[in-house]
Order: sequence, then structure tokens, then C-alpha cells
Amino acid sequence: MSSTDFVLAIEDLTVSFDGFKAVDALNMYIDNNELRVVIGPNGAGKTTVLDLICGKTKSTSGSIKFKNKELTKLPEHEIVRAGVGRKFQTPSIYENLTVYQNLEVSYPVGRSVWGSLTFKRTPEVIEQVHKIAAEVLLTEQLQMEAALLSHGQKQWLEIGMLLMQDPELLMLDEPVAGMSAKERDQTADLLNRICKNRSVLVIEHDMEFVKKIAHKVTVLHQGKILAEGPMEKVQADEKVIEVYLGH
Ligand SMILES: Nc1ncnc2c1ncn2[C@@H]1O[C@H](COP(=O)(O)OP(=O)(O)OP(=O)(O)O)[C@@H](O)[C@H]1O
Repeated sequence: MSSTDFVLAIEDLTVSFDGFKAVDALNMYIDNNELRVVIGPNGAGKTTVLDLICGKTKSTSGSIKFKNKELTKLPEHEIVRAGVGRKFQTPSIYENLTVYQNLEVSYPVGRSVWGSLTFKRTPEVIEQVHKIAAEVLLTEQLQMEAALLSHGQKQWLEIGMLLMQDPELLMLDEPVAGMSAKERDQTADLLNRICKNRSVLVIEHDMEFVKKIAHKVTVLHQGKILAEGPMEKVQADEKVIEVYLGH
């Protein structure tokens, strides 16, 4: 089978909304420890691809294999449990809890109703909270209420909350939207670090940022792949310039 070596293998994936194919016979393969960026014009189907992978939207046809496990028929929570983490554009942190508490409640055992009732602050949890806080540059803010963080820090906290579950595939939708230039650079470093232990799939419009992080870029247009490869190759592609980069 073609999918064996890939963390994620998407084959012939289609979703129609009332006859409109938002994703149209898509094939996409992501390697271990690869950082892939998906770009493309508004309405190209980028967010829909993430929705399909995390099970928020069900496909019309086709296959999504994560470590050779078919995801298309699984409910969202089982996809999370299989090792797929997804961050949406708007952060979903608990504003009135501290950074520490936000990370702590994201530890896998705290996620189910049963788990949260029996939750204990074990040495493993404490160690994991400190490790992840350092990774997302929030060690100094551990005792701060999340509401008081900057916009960029809130985004990092949410990435940290996903990392608490140690996903093998992390998906991020426009992670640097609204960030300052410095925060964008720090986020690029952060993503370059975290992809050493997992695969990362990012949707982004900021080309300067994409250049700093992408191993490969996939350009989507009308639910199909217009171009794919290293940033330099994609950037020089006439079709890509015409439908996206030239605007
Ligand atoms: N649940 C849905 N029902 C009907 N149409 C949908 C649904 N979800 C997405 N679409 C349509 O599918 C197309 C692709 O949308 P999608 O949000 O995936 O694009 P995108 O590439 O992420 O765009 P953007 O850069 O603006 O976020 C759009 O035309 C959108 O209106």
C-alpha cells in the first residue's frame, strides 16, 4: 500500500456541500516530522481539509489514513485520542484560569468527565506542565491569569494545551494572524522546534512566515492541488502567481 510510510495519507478525498465540491479528489501525503504549510486563495478549501482530518466535517468519499488507521469513519474524540491535535483560529483557552491550570487541565487524563473527577496533580503532570510552558515561552507567566496574556501569548498557550496531549500530528489554522513581527518570529522558532517530535500541518497566508517554517508547501485552489513542493519552487510557479501570490 502506498500509505505505509506516511503519518498522514489523504487519497481521493472529496466533500460536497449541496453539490459544490469544497475539496475535490485531493491526494496529500505528510511525512514524519514534516512541517507542511497549505496556502491558497480564500475559499480554496484549506480549512475544510483540516475539518475533514479532525472529523468535524465528514467526507463524501475518499480516505484519510493516520499512521495507517482510517479516520474518515471515526468520531472527533477518537481522532484526538489517535494523536491528532487541532488549533482553531480563535483561541479556546480558559481566560479565568492561570496558564498553569490551562496546561494542567489539558493533560489527557483530565479530558474525560471521569478523568477530571479523579484528576490528581501527579509528578508527571507537574513535569509535563513545566516542560510545555518552556516550549511555548510561557514559563514566566505560569501563575498569570490567561486573560492577562497578550494575543500572541494566548495563541502559544493554546498550542501548549495541544502539546500536553503529545499529538503526533498537530494542525494549526493561521497561527500568526494578529501577531506582532517579533511574535511571528518567535512562533516560527517554536514550530521549527516542535516539528522535531511530530508532524505539523499549518494553514497560513503570511508568506514571510511560511518561508521560515515550511518544509513543503501545498497550494490549494478550488478544492484541488495547484502546486506542491519547496517554497522556492511553488513561489516561481506561474499558476500560483496567477491565482494567489500575484494578488
Ligand atoms: N459546512 C459548509 N457548508 C457549505 N459550504 C461550506 C461549508 N464549509 C465550507 N464551505 C464552503 O467551502 C469552500 C471552502 O471553504 P474553506 O473555509 O475551506 O476555504 P479556505 O481555503 O479555508 O478559505 P479562507 O482562506 O477564507 O479561510 C467555501 O466556498 C465555503 O463557503
